[in-house]
Amino acid sequence: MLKRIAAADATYKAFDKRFAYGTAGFRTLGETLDRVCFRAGVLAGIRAKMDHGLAGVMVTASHNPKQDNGLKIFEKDGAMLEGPWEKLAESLVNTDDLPTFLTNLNAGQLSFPGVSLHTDFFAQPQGVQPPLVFIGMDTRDSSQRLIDAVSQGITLIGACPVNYGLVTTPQLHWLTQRCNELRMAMPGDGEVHGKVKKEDFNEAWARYFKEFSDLIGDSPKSRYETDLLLDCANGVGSIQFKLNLELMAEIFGGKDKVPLNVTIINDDEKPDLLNEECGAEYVHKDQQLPHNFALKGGRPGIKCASFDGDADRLIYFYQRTEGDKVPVIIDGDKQFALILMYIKSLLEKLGITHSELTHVFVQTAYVNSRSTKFLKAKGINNELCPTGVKNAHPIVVGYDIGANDEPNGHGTIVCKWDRVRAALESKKDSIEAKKIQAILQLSNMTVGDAIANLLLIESILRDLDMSIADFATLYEENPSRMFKAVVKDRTKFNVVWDESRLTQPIELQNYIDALVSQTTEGKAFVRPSGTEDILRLYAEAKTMEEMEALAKAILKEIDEKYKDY
Ligand SMILES: CC(=O)N[C@H]1[C@@H](OP(=O)(O)O)O[C@H](CO)[C@@H](O)[C@@H]1O
Repeated sequence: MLKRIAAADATYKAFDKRFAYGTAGFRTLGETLDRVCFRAGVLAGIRAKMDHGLAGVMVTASHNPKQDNGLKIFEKDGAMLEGPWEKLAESLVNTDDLPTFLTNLNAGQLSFPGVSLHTDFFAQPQGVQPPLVFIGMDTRDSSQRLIDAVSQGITLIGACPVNYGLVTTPQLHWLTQRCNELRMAMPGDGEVHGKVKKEDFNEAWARYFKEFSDLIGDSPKSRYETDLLLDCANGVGSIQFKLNLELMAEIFGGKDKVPLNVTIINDDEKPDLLNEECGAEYVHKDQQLPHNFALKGGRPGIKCASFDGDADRLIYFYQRTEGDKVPVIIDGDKQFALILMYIKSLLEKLGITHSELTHVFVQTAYVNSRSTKFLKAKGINNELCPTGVKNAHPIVVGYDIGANDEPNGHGTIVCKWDRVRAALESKKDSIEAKKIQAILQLSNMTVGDAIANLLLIESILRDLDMSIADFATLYEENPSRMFKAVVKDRTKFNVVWDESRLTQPIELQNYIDALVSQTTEGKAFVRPSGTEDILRLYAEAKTMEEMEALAKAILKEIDEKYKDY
């Protein structure tokens, strides 16, 4: 086995830089990732060969430009790869000598705190259920080549790749945990994974949407808009969401019976067009209407949304008046504020207090100050964590109902079903209890999911009879924006745990502090990106002019004094 792994590894081009397991796995130019993917396949196979028996690998660079690619490894329950395993993955991928690394690792001469390798991973697996790695990819040019490399690594270490081809990232997370659930329920069945079809995801969400819809009933709405213009970033989201729409039409008994009428734009799967002037990242960060907006009926007042390239982000927006280039954006924070307010008000109607069913909303330093104020006023328990879903997860699971999000449209809500059911038990026949369960069911609890979140939010908007404009005015944000700064070595910029301040270079932090103190409702911070070779600057102020001046001054300072730091 080792010889075959060594021989295959040698066929991939060696690299002279170190790859980091960043905010969302390995991510960089697609053409440089072949060996990384092969080795990550070996690692995922080892993960699956431990007692868990199952892991997942998604080849995607999400919202990044088309020439990038990347991969994320995840656990059998669909959660992000455990922190200690990330360290092992990083060392394994970057080693100069893979055979020696693997030999020492297997013999226990090389160890990683928190990683327990109690099974000989060169041995043939025992037991009925084979070690599996669920794999999938987005529509990038390099994805097929890279997934082949992943697959080879998994196979050579003696695990089995189960290739789902073109799927959204959240879909693959969900399919992996679905298989895990089935394998636990049927331990004697070695073929159970064959029962997990990628359409199971689309069917489940079509059904969950219908179930919630039945609870709302079909009384006429005066403000809710059934029409939605959806920008799919020319990515894999359009392939999967179209299937959802077909299944919804079937379940509702006709397209005209579905209380949501979606028109899709930017659904060209050509890799060249992926995320090009469209998609959630473009709309949110560039604050622009997506390409083709006007092509299929985009006009002022029309409710719109954007997925990103692998459909794990969702941004809502609309054009306020004719000719506006800058859309009114409803970011992740506002989407989840709505969801939590909705659930909280149902709980209040049932008289269930925070101590009976705890909740939390975990956000990042990128949250707009007005959002924080709003949540406080509404009594929503709020915490901050570093960027990246993997950092929010450990906090969220400490509560009975926990949401986490990022303004860019990543977000999910999870719950402890046993605690929720116990709290609702004596009221389970009430409409409120039913709605709480139906709304939680609509959440993809494995990871933030644009398709699931869209169906969930549409359900709430309809139940509350809210228009897109009502949604946008839940609270009013301060003008804010994210900027990029290129520096020689971003790893020299260190931040505090929640990333809201630099610890090094402290002089730059002092400079930012001084500027912020002179700005009305000012907020600004700099942190190194975990997915791109840049620094990110966030700036916010009461007026657009002040926000722009604040950002400009900080960018100038970085350019003049810290570019070569
Ligand atoms: C400010 C911002 O949008 N950062 C993004 C970006 O991370 P960075 O570490 O900032 O590059 O990519 C992550 C993965 O997709 C996403 O989780 C995160 O929100």
